[in-house]
Amino acid sequence: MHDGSGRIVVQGLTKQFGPVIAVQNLSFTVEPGSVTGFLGPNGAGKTTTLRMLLGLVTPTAGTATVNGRRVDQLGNPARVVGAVLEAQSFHPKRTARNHLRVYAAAADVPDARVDQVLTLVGLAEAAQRKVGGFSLGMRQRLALATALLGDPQVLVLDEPANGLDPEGIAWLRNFLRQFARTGRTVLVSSHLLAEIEQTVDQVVIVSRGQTMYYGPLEHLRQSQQTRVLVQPADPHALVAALNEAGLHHVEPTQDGRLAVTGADSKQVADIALAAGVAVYGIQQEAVDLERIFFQLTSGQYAAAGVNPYGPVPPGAVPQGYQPPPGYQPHAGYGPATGQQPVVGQQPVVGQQPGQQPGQPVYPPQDHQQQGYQQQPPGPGQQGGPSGFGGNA
Ligand SMILES: Nc1ncnc2c1ncn2[C@@H]1O[C@H](COP(=O)(O)OP(=O)(O)OP(=O)(O)O)[C@@H](O)[C@H]1O
Repeated sequence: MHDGSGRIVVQGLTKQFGPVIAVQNLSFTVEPGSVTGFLGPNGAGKTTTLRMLLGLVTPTAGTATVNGRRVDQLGNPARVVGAVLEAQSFHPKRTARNHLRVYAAAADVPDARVDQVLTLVGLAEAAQRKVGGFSLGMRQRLALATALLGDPQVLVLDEPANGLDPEGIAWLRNFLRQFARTGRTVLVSSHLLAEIEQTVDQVVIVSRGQTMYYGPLEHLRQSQQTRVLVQPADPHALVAALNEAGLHHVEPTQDGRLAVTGADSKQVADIALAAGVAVYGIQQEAVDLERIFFQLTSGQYAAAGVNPYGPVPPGAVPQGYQPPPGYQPHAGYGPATGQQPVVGQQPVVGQQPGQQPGQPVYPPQDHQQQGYQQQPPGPGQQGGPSGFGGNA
């Protein structure tokens, strides 16, 4: 039954629908015994990729295999790959048990397996109920039960947490981790990092059909430079002292503090002390994965001016983000007119040839985060933090 390793290999996968390139040169591997999160905003190409992997859409280029074969070349695919796709339909008048019996017969699976999978997904007591009366969460569980009928080596799930309540999501997390612990493979898509953050061993983050990051979340976290948030009595004097000490990545935050990149809090405190600047508070910022995810994927919506995640998180500078109408830069230490802002670093934008999981790839100019350089105030100018409005 499990005649191979259960390894999923996606190589150079591309799909074009007329003028739309839904998936572009995507490559990643999912190892047996692990859970891989396939993350990206709506329209990033997740469903198209999963459908190509399952043999439901023909790739324009590239390959997607399980156990070294295309899914449609596997002898009895239901026994190797179980899949839950979005918007799965059920016959509303059929009971959960009868629905599963139909699929069990098609996959040549004994009827006894039906009650096993109903128990596995927590639907044993609803076995005799008609699916038409099921909640969205119950339908998701039933879809998962259908995918599990063939006792597959690999599970491919497209947004399985949609419609689940917090208890259902916790249950699903636990289920997927246990499934992987038995040496099986899980590929699960989501548009929400928080939904799968605690479940996955690695992530493939996509935006506009391209890989933005591929590797363990921990490597992504570590690749970020942490910032020191400092509240000085005289921001102007502190920025001058920091610049003098070679620290040029200094940004004002919305709450009036300075965010300093490239130093730890002790260094910043020492510089402030040496410059005679009183400091009312200093704090090393924790790395915010959600903010990184937003930065990696926000370009997809920048052109349309749409932010699918609501307000811009602190520090995020999406591509194409503009100051609000009527905004006038302060004459403080914001970028001077016509001056290029200092370019900060940000990990992995765009997959590079030969990229390994977790390997940071620094981005082209137009994806980079903007910072600030100190400008000495001109005659009569007031010092004070400035920014592009909305950016913290
Ligand atoms: N059959 C199709 N014909 C034309 N365009 C398509 C087709 N299927 C998908 N697309 C387009 O391909 C792009 C990727 O869509 P896809 O559904 O794969 O993204 P997704 O990341 O799964 O998004 P969602 O979470 O909203 O389902 C979108 O621009 C979509 O409109």
